[in-house]
Amino acid sequence: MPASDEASAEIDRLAALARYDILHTAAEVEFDFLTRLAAELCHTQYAFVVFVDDRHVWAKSCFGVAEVAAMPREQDYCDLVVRSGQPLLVPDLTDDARTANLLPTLQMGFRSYAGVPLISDDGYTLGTLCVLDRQARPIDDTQLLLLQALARQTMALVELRHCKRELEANLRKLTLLANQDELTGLMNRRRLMEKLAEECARARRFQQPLGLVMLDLDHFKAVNDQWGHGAGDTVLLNTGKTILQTLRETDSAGRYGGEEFCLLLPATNLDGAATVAEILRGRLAGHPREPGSAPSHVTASFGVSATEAGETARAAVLLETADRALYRAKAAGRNRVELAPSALYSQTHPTHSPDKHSSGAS
Ligand SMILES: Nc1nc2c(ncn2[C@@H]2O[C@H](COP(=O)(O)OP(=O)(O)OP(=O)(O)O)[C@@H](O)[C@H]2O)c(=O)[nH]1
Repeated sequence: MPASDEASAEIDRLAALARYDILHTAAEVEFDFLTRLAAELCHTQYAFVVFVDDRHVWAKSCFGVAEVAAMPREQDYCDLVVRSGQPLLVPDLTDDARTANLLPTLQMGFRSYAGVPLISDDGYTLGTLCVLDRQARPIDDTQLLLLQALARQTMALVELRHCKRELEANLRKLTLLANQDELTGLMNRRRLMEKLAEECARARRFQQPLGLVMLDLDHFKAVNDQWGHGAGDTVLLNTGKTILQTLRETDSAGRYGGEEFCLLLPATNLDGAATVAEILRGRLAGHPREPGSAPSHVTASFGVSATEAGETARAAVLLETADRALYRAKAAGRNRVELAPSALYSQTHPTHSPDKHSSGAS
């Protein structure tokens, strides 16, 4: 093969090896079974599964020794197997012409070597399954055949491991997609509803209050109409960021609808939730619009509901009462916070007037 072809074949081989992401990974018992089996079959003291990168030979599994340091490629017999893609049998290293170049193997006390290539599905030799001994030891045809079968099993394991890791990564991505609003990174409505049910159950179990804040951006349609959908998206994105900067670690937030958001505030009663809403309202309103340029933020109207400690938290009640309060905030001029005690809250606090807690501009 011309040198340039050889170089490009090696680049492809290294890329194939990198795809498996197996170098420098910890020992895995499944590989150790295979090296043990190889040593037993060939009656050798040592067996290794190794992978060969551009400079080193890395052992993934060792039998007969706890671990071996990475060997420089050019000093290792495995490199010859990787280069040729063929088995290499050296029954007596002291009687081998190449040993002069591969002295370290001999210096480590090894006397015999038999290595077979580990070939990927797409035909790249990534490493070897090899057996070594401190005595001169020939490998017969049957042993060679079985060693090659074990090498195929080793590669099947490598492929399986690779598929499993890819599946796990995809599952993580899918779970994120299923739970996250793509634009803001907050929970999407589906996950928000799930989380609300979880928080209600927790509040009931631990007899804690639970606050819920619903907010809807004001005159958001005008941003889209005047500045385009991209500008509208930026406002939504910035709203999400401001929400996250405002909330405690134990709070959570989701996008409930187009320009509507919902905050879940565990262990927070109505007054506490109203305080959070008021802080957020002020932050969203605190971005004066530069004349002639698209807004980075717009104001929002807020509806707040909560169940107090010891009350039975119900998702539907919290949502409905917050929504009604939000409607009142819109009707009263926007950029304001309205409280709507839940049905249960008003039963236990019959004299409470939501309007006392109204706040905001306009
Ligand atoms: N840019 C952008 N706009 C969205 C998105 N989802 C919903 N919208 C827009 O949000 C706007 C909501 O308009 P309206 O329901 O009239 O509400 P508003 O203009 O905020 O008016 P008030 O709520 O009464 O203050 C509509 O123009 C929707 O197209 C989105 O993901 N990106």
